[in-house]
Amino acid sequence: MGLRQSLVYQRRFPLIRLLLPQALLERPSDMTRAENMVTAMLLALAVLPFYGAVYAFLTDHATARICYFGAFCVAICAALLRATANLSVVRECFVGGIFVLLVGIIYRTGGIVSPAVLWLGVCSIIGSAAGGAKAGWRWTATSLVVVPLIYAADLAGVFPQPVVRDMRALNFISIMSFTLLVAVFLVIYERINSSAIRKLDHALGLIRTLAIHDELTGIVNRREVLRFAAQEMMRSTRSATPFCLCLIDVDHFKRINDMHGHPVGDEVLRRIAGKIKEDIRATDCFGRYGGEEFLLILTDTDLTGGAEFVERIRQSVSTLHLTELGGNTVTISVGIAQHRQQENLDQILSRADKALYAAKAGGRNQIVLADLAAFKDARKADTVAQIA
Ligand SMILES: Nc1nc2c(ncn2[C@@H]2O[C@H](COP(=O)(O)OP(=O)(O)OP(=O)(O)O)[C@@H](O)[C@H]2O)c(=O)[nH]1
Repeated sequence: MGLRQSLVYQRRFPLIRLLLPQALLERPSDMTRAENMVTAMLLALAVLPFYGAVYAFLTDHATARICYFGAFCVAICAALLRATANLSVVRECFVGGIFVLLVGIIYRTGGIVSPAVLWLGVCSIIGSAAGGAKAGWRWTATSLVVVPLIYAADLAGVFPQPVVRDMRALNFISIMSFTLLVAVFLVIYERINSSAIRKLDHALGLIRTLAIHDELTGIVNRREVLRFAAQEMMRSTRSATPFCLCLIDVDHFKRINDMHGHPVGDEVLRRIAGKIKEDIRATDCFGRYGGEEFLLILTDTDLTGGAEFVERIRQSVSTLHLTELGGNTVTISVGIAQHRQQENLDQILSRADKALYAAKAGGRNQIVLADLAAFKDARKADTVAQIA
């Protein structure tokens, strides 16, 4: 799965998806907040007509009409979000609208004793779920200012006598529905957020993979192979075990590009990288150093072992059957250096580079050791030359 694809909305709630504007699906943080807000809107669209019916049943028709009108306003907010994708403005309209509606209901249902006072808490919940801690605290502070004002107004006798027929029934329904609604919202909220965290984890994994791999060949890139080399240098110094650094260059690669075109050149690089990758040990590191040059780090290997191993690689690359080149073969030249104590990365790279240069100068399709004295196998002398 591609990185972009992994961030794309794949939710199971089709109604939420229907209301989410495309522009808010681009960033996971926006998407999660928008999903939370749409969830709150859908719950409000279910609860407000229900309350309208309850108030109508309890003979308070004016409050019932306020609830129906509130549901209509929520629908408008949902349409506005879909049309404008402006999350913060629509959120403030939506939460503000709910707040005003609740104050209206509180006015009509007895002031501070009204069950609607408790419902002011949902504004803080929606505010923080759809706008973060700041929005949540803003609506909490608003409630903390408004509730004492309602209390004071109640003491001053500002509120009219409620017309609800049965306050006890209203309280019962209100507490039950409040508990249920908050529970449903929190369950959906949890699912939305854990799904967003999973998506972010996945995206982070992909980003890490992309950051250390070469796109063309799929092997690790220059940065990663150099990081591995630096780490191996420290390990080797500490444990006094040898390691070899090999610079590998495809011979006459420019000719391949010129004769067969760049896409064929790319494919040849992929095939060579694939072949070498197949042959090395899991503890070694093989990466693209740049262009048609590769860097191979052979851990726990001295120059003798490294030369034998790389010679096998040279031979196996030269026997690669490349249909793209009309059956012609490609060869590689390799410069190998064994790490010396106290040597830094630039120094060992420079010695391997000189060895590679000597391999090219010596006619290509061969390996050259940066320090032949350590190479004891005279049988490889035909493919190995010494440089300083
Ligand atoms: N197709 C393809 N070509 C590349 C890529 N990176 C570098 N090259 C080509 O590799 C060629 C390297 O050419 P040179 O540096 O002259 O080396 P060479 O032709 O291999 O000659 P020697 O190394 O001396 O054997 C250039 O033509 C680059 O354009 C790549 O990712 N894809």
